[in-house]
This record gives sequence, structure tokens and C-alpha cells, in this order.
Amino acid sequence: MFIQFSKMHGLGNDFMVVDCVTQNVFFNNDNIRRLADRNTGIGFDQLLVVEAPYDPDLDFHYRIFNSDGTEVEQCGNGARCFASFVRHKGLTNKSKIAVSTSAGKISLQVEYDGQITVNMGVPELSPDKIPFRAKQQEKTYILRALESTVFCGAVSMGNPHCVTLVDDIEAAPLADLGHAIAHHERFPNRVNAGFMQVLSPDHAKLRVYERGVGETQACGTGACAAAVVGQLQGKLGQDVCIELPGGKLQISWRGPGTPVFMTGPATHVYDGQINI
Ligand SMILES: N[C@@H](CCC[C@H](N)C(=O)O)C(=O)O
Repeated sequence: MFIQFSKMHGLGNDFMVVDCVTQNVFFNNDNIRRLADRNTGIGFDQLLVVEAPYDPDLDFHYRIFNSDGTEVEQCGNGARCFASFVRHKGLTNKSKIAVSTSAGKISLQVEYDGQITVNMGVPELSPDKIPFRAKQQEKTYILRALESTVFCGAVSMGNPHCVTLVDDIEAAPLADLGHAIAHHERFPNRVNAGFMQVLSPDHAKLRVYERGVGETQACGTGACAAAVVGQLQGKLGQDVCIELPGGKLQISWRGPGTPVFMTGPATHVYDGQINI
């Protein structure tokens, strides 16, 4: 069966995007892993599947799958690419789009300069909602991983994140410590492991070892989580530039109980068709 898709990226975090409003496609763990393969498939960090809305107040529903085939709740860079995709494909001409993912509803605004602002919702800090095994909610948790003591923050942006502050982002041990944190038994659903170096109260550098993928060029929900943890730990202000290997995101958060806003680009690479 041939399907039409678009290849897109948000700061190098790359996606296969499929319109399942007009196409009927069945994805499973097997065909997702085959398509995600960078040598023998299309190659991507996440597959985004655009569907008709389940709720009359919404414009679309979309599903997110990591390259290892697992379905996940939220994707920040994916949300911006989703907004650009549905407009490019003529599925909507709205500049304000309401969409649900398995984590709930989010809203997106396409700005005049083509950048996209996403209301990513209120971050969840309560350990059992992340989920994270801890006696009580803290700004900083102590985690033992790979013989190291890690001082980290934990937050859910719909999906789980663990953020560790470091002095030198280039030297952050993502491949080993990032992998160990991502699979730590205190995160029962696994976790996205971010490492952040704060440069000033409005600027930080971040690298993320993503659950189900490995290190990516950028992680939108990771940038939101880093801004939240940095502010809670008193290192960052309310409006910050989070600089990832693939580029910069602007993140705004007014504190606990309020939503996080993320602004950044979405890039269309090419359209294609493939037999799955
Ligand atoms: N790249 C994403 C996050 C994708 C999902 C993540 N790997 C997870 O398993 O939760 C982003 O831009 O937020």
C-alpha cells in the first residue's frame, strides 16, 4: 500500500508526518521501526499521525510515535510541524489551531513571521503524575545512576522529563548517564533526560537524550521542562531562550499552575510516497 507523507523538522528534530484524515493507514511497532531506520527507511525521530478530531471544539487529533515504535503523549517540535503541515496540505486555513494528543488539548498560533507559538499546557510537578517514584514533591531530587549522584528536577509536559544542571554542556555524558536516567527504575514509564547549562537568567543551553530515540538535535517539551526546572530552582527567569544543538526556542512560563508557551520554527523538507 502506497502512502503519501511529508518529511519535516523542528530545529533538526525530524518527523515523518502522515495525513490520516484523508488516508487510511495502519501503523504498528514493526512498520514504524522500519520507516524510522536512517539507512533503509525514511529516517526520523518521531512519526506524527494527523487524524480527524474526536471533539467538535477541536480541529484535529494527532498521534506521536517514537522511532522505536512506542506511542507517546506529547511532542513540542512535532506540534509546530503539525500546525505547518495541516495548513500546507490545505486541511485548514486557520492560524489558531486547537488539537488533542493522548496527553490532552493544546492550542497553536501561527505567527506573522511563520514562527509557531504553542500553548503547551500547565506543567505537572506532582511525582505520581509524572510518573516518578519520590516520597514528596521537591524542586531538586537526588538520583543514583551509574555510580553518580545526580541532582535533578522532574516534570511532566504531558510526557515525562528529568532535567539535570551541568557546568559544561559539551561534556555532558548523554550517551551513558542520559541513557541510564532514561531507563531509571524510579521513572516507571521511562523518561526524557535533559542536561542544561544556565548561561544567564534568560539563556540556557540544553541537550536531551530522548526516551525511545536517543540524543536528538532538539526537544520542544524538553526545552519547556528545562525552563520550568530552571525557574523553580531559581536559576532562570520567566522568559528564556533555550538553545539546543539544532537551534533556539523561546519559552515563557509565569510559574506553577500556569501554562508554558513555546515559540519556534517548523520546516518542511519534502513530500514523498512510500510503500508500507
Ligand atoms: N521530540 C519531542 C518529544 C518526543 C517524545 C519523547 N521522545 C517522549 O518519549 O516523550 C519534542 O519536541 O517534544
